[in-house]
Amino acid sequence: MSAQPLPYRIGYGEDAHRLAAGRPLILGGVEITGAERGPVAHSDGDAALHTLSDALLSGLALGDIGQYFPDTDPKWAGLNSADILRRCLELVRERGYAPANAALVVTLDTPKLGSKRAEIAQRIAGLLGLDSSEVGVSFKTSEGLAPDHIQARATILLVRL
Ligand SMILES: Nc1ccn([C@@H]2O[C@H](COP(=O)(O)O)[C@@H](O)[C@H]2O)c(=O)n1
Ligand SMILES: C[C@@]1(CO)OP(=O)(O)OP(=O)(O)OC[C@H]1O
Repeated sequence: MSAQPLPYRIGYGEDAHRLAAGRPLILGGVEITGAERGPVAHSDGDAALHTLSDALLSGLALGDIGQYFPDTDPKWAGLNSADILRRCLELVRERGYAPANAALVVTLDTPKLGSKRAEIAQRIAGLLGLDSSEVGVSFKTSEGLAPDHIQARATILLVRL
């Protein structure tokens, strides 16, 4: 006998990329102009959107984005990470769930990102079909422990429609 569908499900995601000169820094679909380094990645390297995409999938035990967009497939080179998020959201909605709120933490030593918080929250909210008041965006430094990496973590609450 199958279990009764839960009214709520929590999803959690993480991502990390090495930083290198000559790569754009894109976070939540927003390009951080003037950044000296950006993530080394097969796609556009948007760690915030990868993390949120994995959180969507994990909430419904649907695996992770590497299964849907393998980094060994040249088809996904330079992929716009908003397309990854849209596909993950579609998989969630097909199963009768939708995001209720999201909480994202980005760990990056430089540059400072506080001035971009509202724009990033707004962009993510638009992609997830939420109001920006339902998208928490926190920034942390690694206190010099991981100066050559960007890391992101996110939770998303999914509600059954
Ligand atoms: N890339 C970053 C990292 C952090 N911030 C802001 O700095 C404050 C202190 O961060 P700690 O990691 O030292 O606790 C905090 O208010 C962050 O929002 C930032 O803007 N950009
Ligand atoms: C997005 C994918 C695919 O382009 O590659 P990357 O941009 O390297 O990013 P990662 O966070 O390692 O996630 C999964 C990959 O399959």
